[in-house]
Amino acid sequence: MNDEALLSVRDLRTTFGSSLTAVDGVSFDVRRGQALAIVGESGSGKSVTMRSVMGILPRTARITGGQAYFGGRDLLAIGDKELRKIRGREIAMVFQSAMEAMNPTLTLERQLTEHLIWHGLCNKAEARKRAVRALGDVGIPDPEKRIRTYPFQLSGGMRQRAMIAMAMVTEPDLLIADEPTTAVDVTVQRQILDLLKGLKDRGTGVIMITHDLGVARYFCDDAVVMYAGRVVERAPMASLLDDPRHPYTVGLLGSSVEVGGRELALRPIPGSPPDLSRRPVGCAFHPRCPRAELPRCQTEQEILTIGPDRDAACWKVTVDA
Ligand SMILES: Nc1ncnc2c1ncn2[C@@H]1O[C@H](COP(=O)(O)OP(=O)(O)OP(=O)(O)O)[C@@H](O)[C@H]1O
Repeated sequence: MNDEALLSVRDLRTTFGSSLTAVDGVSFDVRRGQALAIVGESGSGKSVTMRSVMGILPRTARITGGQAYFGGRDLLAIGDKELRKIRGREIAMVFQSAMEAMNPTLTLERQLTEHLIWHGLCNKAEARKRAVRALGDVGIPDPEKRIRTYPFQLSGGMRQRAMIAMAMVTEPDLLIADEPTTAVDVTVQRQILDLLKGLKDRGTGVIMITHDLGVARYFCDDAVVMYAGRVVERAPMASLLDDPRHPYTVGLLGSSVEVGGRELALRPIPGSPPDLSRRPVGCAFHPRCPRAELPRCQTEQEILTIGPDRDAACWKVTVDA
């Protein structure tokens, strides 16, 4: 475990049924006041990784190994009751769609004050004050009035802000944001990222799950790239962008769009990610990889080679280094 880390995940494994390993030995650290991007195409295991840590997996999933240290506790070992005390208070989540996180039948007031009251952080009057302040902080006009509305009475962008206010109101140490800007237009995207930046500047650690390296480039300090349930590259964000090592990262960079909508050279990676119940023999990326020149690319599972500040899981990169 890294002593400086707010969250240290080690060798996490999560399976569905007997043959599908969705998360296969994933490790990373998140530091206070820093944002870690978890990037990868759809189905690479980003959400299952974070849902494992938060204890909000579907019933059919099982964590079969690993640790997730947060504030001296292993979140994977402490049990549901203890985890519920941490969730929403010390760790909060923001989702792609506010509809997923918010209850359509409750007013913003009920939803924003619920964690404060349930966790015993303050009384009802104080909770309301904090909720109004949080709505104002995320740029919702007339928060005193808006707090009495239901989520469906807000525009998509405002609902997304209200969800962020809901996550921020308990002043969590760690915020997990799962594709928080996918469903909004580019102007709102920028505003939401700036809101999250403010949170980071106040010392909150952020994990940003995204398939979009443009978003990660704008917001994150470090990055973990996932492919087929495994970490294939880990690096400071700037180094990853300037000098991507893993051929998959190179491919992702070639297919990303900058925040603000300006297109970079858009070259999608040919092929599609594997069905995880039938993982290719050898390196999981080799059927799509332009550099899979070594015999072992097709026969031996890749391993993450740890460098001073760069880790990559690619036989070719290891040989060339
Ligand atoms: N409810 C489920 N039942 C069975 N398998 C699942 C389930 N949810 C996820 N998986 C498996 O886990 C893999 C990883 O899913 P996950 O949602 O973590 O991907 P992701 O990288 O977050 O993708 P996206 O960007 O689309 O959310 C999927 O490819 C799928 O094989």
